[in-house]
Order: sequence, then structure tokens, then C-alpha cells
Amino acid sequence: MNQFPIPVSVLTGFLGAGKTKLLNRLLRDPELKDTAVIVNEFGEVAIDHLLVERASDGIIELSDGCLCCTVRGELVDTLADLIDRLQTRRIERLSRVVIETTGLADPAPVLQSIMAHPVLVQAFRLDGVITLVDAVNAEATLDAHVEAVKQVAVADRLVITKADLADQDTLEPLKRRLRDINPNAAILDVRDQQATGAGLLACGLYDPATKTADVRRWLGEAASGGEHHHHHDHGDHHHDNDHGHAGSVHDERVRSFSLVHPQPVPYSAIEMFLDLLLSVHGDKVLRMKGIIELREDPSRPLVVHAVQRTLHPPARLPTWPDEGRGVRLVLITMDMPEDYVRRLFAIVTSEPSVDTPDRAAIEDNPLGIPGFMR
Ligand SMILES: Nc1nc2c(ncn2[C@@H]2O[C@H](COP(=O)(O)OP(=O)(O)OP(=O)(O)O)[C@@H](O)[C@H]2O)c(=O)[nH]1
Repeated sequence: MNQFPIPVSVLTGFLGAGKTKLLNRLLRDPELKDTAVIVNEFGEVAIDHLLVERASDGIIELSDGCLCCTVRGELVDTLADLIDRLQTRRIERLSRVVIETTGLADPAPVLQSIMAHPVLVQAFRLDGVITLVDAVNAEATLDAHVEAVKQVAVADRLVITKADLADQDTLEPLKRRLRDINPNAAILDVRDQQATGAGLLACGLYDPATKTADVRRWLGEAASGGEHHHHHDHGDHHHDNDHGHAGSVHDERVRSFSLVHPQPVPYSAIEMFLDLLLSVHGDKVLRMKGIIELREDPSRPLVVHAVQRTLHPPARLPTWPDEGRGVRLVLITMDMPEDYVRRLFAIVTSEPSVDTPDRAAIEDNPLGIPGFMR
């Protein structure tokens, strides 16, 4: 019997970053047996022989257009078709799906099309986003294209390619810039030993077998509890390296911050927070992940995970991955009024805060929170 839900990895990265080359290598990895790869063909980008050879094994290529827009419907059909093939035994087993997006794509709509689909969400779970960053061109690409910044911001893993071609002095500043945009993603070099199929693709947001370490990693500093962590607060933060890579105007729009509450909360409070946050400012939430101690069932943490407006069905972990308890949320946002988010969080977790209405008042009138309509 096939195991559901099937993990889906999204492989992204700007034009020519090396997605196809990496995918071809990974497909030779025995750990990626029974993996289906969905590649969108765009323009003249050809699929390597290896992919073509494996086509009879259930690899499905999208025929035209860009995944994020015109092929979006087709991606959903393709995933539905995979499930149909499994059920009719035309495919024996499917252990993972990898979606390679076009270089120009904003990955969020791709993720959303899976997570928001009522049927697909039962069969698939988003396992993670792997973003390739071309060491030679990344700085210029990040300066010029907000899509590239978003690709970095939503990643669970950042994989640097073409370091063999790059001036070695540029690598450290590039890594610093990536860490500034996305402090919680692991950064690897594509030549690293651990850049294997499992090492790269299995991000394990929910899988009880692997997720422990990952929950710690993606929670980053929030996992150590207590202190709010706040990136990009200091205007000169980008200027403190020797090479003057100041980060582009796009970088500045991306913020990563944590919300921490030391106590368990009722499910209704978390539900209200997420509802209000995602309905009003959902398109500014590039990514949100969190682990929550529920008052109703404190021994099994709730893992929540959202991409823009879409909240993935929350999962329960059998045990806590570390010492931390309470609520820890990490948000990666673009153009988000952070103050609003903090106030909303303080209200629903009923922390007293100057100038904010209390929770009962919010339940009566959510429009009463300052910043709600921004
Ligand atoms: N030297 C070197 N070349 C690389 C590396 N990764 C990719 N390349 C080369 O870069 C070119 C582009 O690689 P692809 O794998 O086609 O890139 P892609 O991201 O799939 O490109 P698009 O589909 O156009 O977005 C190819 O010629 C690769 O051989 C690397 O780490 N080192």
C-alpha cells in the first residue's frame, strides 16, 4: 500500500540556476526511487535524456507556459492524475513528488495550488521548498527581481550552485545576504556530501521520522524561547560586510520575525489569530510555520504551516521535539505591518498591552484593532 500523504518538494531557483542539472543527479540517487518529477517546459528549456528515459516510469512533463500562471490548472490535474494512476495500479508506488518550477516563477502560487485544493491536500503534503542560488549571478538577480528574493524567502533549503565558477570572495557575502532574507533555511553547497536526494529534498515538516531536527531549525531562534527575534530592524545591518553588498530594495521588504508566547493557548485563540492574519494580510505572509501548545491537549504539539492566504491542515506531532513549550511562530513576510501582527498576537494570547483592546472586544469587532485595514 502506498503511504499517504505523499511528500511534495518544490525545486525552484532563478533561470539557469542549475535546477535541471541537480534534478538529473538526484534522480540517479536510489533514495529517490518511486519519485515522480513534474517539470514545466518553458520556451526552449529541454529536459535531459535522463528525465526522458524515465518518462515511462511516471514522470510527467507539463507542456507549456509558466507553472505559476497558465499551467497552474494543469499542475493540479497532473497531481490528480498521479493519484488516479496509483489507485488504478498503473503506478505501483509513489514515495515523493518533485515539482520543478520555471526560473521566473513566484513559488507561492504553486504551493498554494496544492495546499488549497480540497482533494489534493488529502493525498499530498508539502514537504519543503528547495531554492537554488547561482553563486555567479545571484547578487545581480536578487537586486533586479523580486521573484528571486521571494524564492529565497520561502525556502526550507538554500542550495548554492556554481560556486566552482564564482570568485571565492563573493561566497561569504552572498551567504550573509541569503541569511538576512531567510535566517532559518539551511544553506548548502550543491557539491556538499550531504547534498543527496534525502539530504536536499526531505525537509520533513511533518514526518515523525525526520522532523525533530527540522522543527528546531525552522524555528531558529524562536526555539530557544523568550526573546523576540527581529531581523532587518537595523538600517545598517546590510552594510556591515567588507564588500559593500548592501542588499536590494527588495531584500528590505522581506522580514522574518518570531512570535513567542510561553503558555499553552486554547485552540480558538490560535484559530482566531490565523483567521484574522491570513484573511487580512495573507498575501504578505510569504511563509509561516509554527509549533503550538494547545490548552486542550498540551502533550501533542500542533504544527501549523501557511503560504500566503493558505493554511495547510494543521498536523499533530506525537511528542515535543525539544524543551520549548507554549507558542512559537516564525513568519516570513513582505511589506507586512509587523506591529499589527504583534498586537494581534498579544490580544489573542491575552497578554496585556498598552493601547490594545482586549480579546473580548476583538471578538466583537475585529475592525477595532489598529492596522486592521492597512
Ligand atoms: N560549473 C557549473 N555549472 C553548473 C552548475 N549548475 C548548473 N550548471 C550549468 O548551468 C547551466 C544551467 O543549468 P540548468 O540545470 O539547465 O539550469 P535550470 O535552473 O534548470 O535552468 P532553467 O530551466 O532555464 O531555469 C547548465 O549549462 C549547467 O550545466 C554548477 O554547480 N557548476
